[in-house]
Amino acid sequence: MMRTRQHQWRCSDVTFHCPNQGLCEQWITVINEQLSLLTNRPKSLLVYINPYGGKQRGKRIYEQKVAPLFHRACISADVIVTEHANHARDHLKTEASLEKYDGVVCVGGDGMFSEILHGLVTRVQTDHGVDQNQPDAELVPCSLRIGIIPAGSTDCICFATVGVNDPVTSALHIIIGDSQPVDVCSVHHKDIFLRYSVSLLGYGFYGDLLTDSERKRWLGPARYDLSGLKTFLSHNYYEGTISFLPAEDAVGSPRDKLQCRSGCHVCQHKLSSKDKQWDISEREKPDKDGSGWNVMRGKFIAINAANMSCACPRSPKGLSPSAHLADGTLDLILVRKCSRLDFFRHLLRHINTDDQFDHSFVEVHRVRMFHFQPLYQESISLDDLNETPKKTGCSPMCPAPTACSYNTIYSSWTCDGEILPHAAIQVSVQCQLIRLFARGIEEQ
Ligand SMILES: CCCCCCCCCCCCC/C=C/[C@@H](O)[C@H](COP(=O)(O)O)NC(=O)CCCCCCCCCCCCCCC
Ligand SMILES: Nc1ncnc2c1ncn2[C@@H]1O[C@H](COP(=O)(O)OP(=O)(O)O)[C@@H](O)[C@H]1O
Ligand SMILES: [Ca+2]
Repeated sequence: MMRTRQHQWRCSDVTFHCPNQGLCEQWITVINEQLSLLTNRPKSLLVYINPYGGKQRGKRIYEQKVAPLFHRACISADVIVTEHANHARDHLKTEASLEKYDGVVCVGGDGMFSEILHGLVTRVQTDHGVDQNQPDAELVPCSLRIGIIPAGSTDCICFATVGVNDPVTSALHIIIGDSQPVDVCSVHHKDIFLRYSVSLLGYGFYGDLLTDSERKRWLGPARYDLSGLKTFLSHNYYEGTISFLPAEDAVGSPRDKLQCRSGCHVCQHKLSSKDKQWDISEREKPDKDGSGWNVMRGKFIAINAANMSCACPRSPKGLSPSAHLADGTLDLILVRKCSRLDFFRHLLRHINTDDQFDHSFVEVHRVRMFHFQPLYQESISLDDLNETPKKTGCSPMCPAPTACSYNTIYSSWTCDGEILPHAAIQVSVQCQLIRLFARGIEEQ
């Protein structure tokens, strides 16, 4: 293995010259013995390929770039090409014989990763009798590591944990058995489990952008740019109340320059003090009068909860450049109502070196839990939604019935690129619930 440019790895050959055949065979035996002692390396993998992710190249990428490397590394792989959405999730949840494998690999984008995440985490909780509907349940970590071969549209989870979206690099991280713990957020609505998230939970701008982009799937990855422009031009804001529990005991803060890198001290500190932290979070459970909780009501263009930097090729520093992969916190970014020009300036700072939090209308908090409640009760059932909202669909609090269409008073949450069915949600971070075949981004 050798490093090339920008976090990208390639295979390299090393040739040993040997004076005689006997010695050569001895070398081979010893090398194989030493390799078999490396217990971190997976020997057997379960691979799911989404043939329709990104530019629909998942199958080819796996067959041409990844399978030959697994073969050379003596890794056996059972491959499932998915036939429909949720195929991988449901297979993992109930059918897959997980005891046969050292890891699960997903070939696709963030949506496909999300399927694997839900399948695995749900399977482990079911096996251990943990009720996922309980927002304060202590979830059982997954022992199987997950590998991501990027073949999607954004591939933010791969980019933010490896530093590059490159199938060969990801395959090499899997082969050498790297391990990167990652926090997982659990999302509930009124004590009913909705979803898990590892990258972005976004309401307002990113929720609207994603909702619109789903109608343009045929465009491939370019759908996000078109929907981004459209959402930017519509310039909506949404009213609601956001309550959050600040991570006061956390080592870092969102505006320090301590970026999460391989062997991150902030995340390691979290690891060594994990038991202590559990006590603290026990004490700080929402005790209804809200001690320790901050409550803010306002008009927001965007509410973004970043559990990791959300770096991706579109924004190499990401939504929250100093967010950590495994510190048990997420960065809550509130963008209040502002002019189009100001919001554009803020967006632009995701792709240049200026600080995107240095605006009067933007604030950022490092938190362990948060709740969101839209201003108007969600009296309109999602099933009833149609183009012309019925009069009865308006809550009595709604100021002007004409303005009371679902589309303008509510946004939706995007959760790692999937739309949530409710706007009122409760979120809490589950520290280091999963591990990836990665090592974090290496310092250059
Ligand atoms: C002026 C340029 C502003 C660029 C701002 C870029 C910010 C990008 C932050 C992206 C965070 C991504 C977080 C991860 C999301 C993914 O999980 C999720 C699913 O991925 P999958 O399709 O692989 O399954 N992907 C997404 O939600 C897509 C996010 C795409 C963001 C594109 C933003 C484009 C904004 C364009 C604004 C245009 C303003 C133009 C004014 C003239
Ligand atoms: N065989 C399939 N047919 C249709 N949809 C699928 C299939 N396999 C997975 N999916 C779904 O496709 C969606 C997008 O997948 P993803 O790999 O994230 O690509 P992209 O990055 O382009 O969005 C996910 O929601 C996933 O559940
Ligand atoms: Ca985190």
